[in-house]
Amino acid sequence: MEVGFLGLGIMGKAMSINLIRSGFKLTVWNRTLSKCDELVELGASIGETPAAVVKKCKYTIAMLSDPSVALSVVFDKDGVLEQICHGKGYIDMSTVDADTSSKISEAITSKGGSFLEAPVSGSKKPAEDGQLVILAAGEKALYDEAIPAFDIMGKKSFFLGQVGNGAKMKLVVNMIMGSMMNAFSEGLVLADRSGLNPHTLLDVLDLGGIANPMFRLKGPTMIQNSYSPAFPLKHQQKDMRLALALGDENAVSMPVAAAANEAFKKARSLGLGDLDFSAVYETVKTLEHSS
Ligand SMILES: NC(=O)C1=CN([C@@H]2O[C@H](COP(=O)(O)OP(=O)(O)OC[C@H]3O[C@@H](n4cnc5c(N)ncnc54)[C@H](OP(=O)(O)O)[C@@H]3O)[C@@H](O)[C@H]2O)C=CC1
Ligand SMILES: O=CC(=O)O
Repeated sequence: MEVGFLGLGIMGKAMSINLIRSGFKLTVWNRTLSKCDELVELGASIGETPAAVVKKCKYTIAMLSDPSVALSVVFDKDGVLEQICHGKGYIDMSTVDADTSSKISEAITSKGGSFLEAPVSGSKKPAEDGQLVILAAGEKALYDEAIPAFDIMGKKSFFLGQVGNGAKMKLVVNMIMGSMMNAFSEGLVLADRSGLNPHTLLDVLDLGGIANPMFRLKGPTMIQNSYSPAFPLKHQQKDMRLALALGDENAVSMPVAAAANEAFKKARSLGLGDLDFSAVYETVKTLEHSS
């Protein structure tokens, strides 16, 4: 059975490589064609457009940057919608908001296709290691059909019911993560400015009740001012923005997340959007200096 994959960025590349190495027959598409080369060397075919991929495949997975891209790949000329039909599935694993996911779902199902949203928690390394956490919602039959692929890409899959629930769960998780990253950055600055060794702070944190993989992974590189992108900061800011909109809709006051969003926006305005989201540390350091 041929499976399609649209979007070979940091995440899509790692996820599709795992699928092909595990024996899936893949047809791939990426806006920047050269990013398909490594997949082709591993045995994948190239589809010239999203529509061409869908035409060939029983179901097609997408891993794209944001809501506007997720929509354009479905609705624009040569998009998914041109070839989706009864018997074909579309699985969007990008992080988007529930409205975007619902629009895509309605369009796909109105043409007889089936739809699943399946955003993931976990970054570049978990994607490479097949250790993502998959937050699926939508058509249960498509979820069941995709389980063999999910089991390769992830360590655990959740089926969360109706379309939108996967998107919302992902946004809540990333809202917490973005707020934590800001608190962590402030702590590193505070330790440094008050004469403490930040490496010792990392050791202390790692032994206590707030030890976590993110502090453990990002702390040492942040201290070295090294921000090679695993999770691009522009995507984290997009997730904060979408989570805050979800808070607006539900009248949930989120002052901590709002402040974190401002720091990510500031970092983007300083040209740090393509670096890892931990580069928000640079903004926190700068704000500290200017006060
Ligand atoms: N990186 C991470 O740690 C994680 C990311 N995510 C989410 O997964 C999604 C992908 O993230 P990631 O792989 O890091 O992002 P990247 O920025 O590395 O990749 C983005 C992908 O979207 C494509 N794209 C961007 N703009 C367009 C466009 N106008 N038309 C068509 N395709 C386009 C890119 O194509 P091109 O190569 O041509 O630019 C690329 O394939 C995002 O929603 C992100 O929030 C979720 C969990 C973890
Ligand atoms: O969306 C990012 C992640 O690390 O999960």
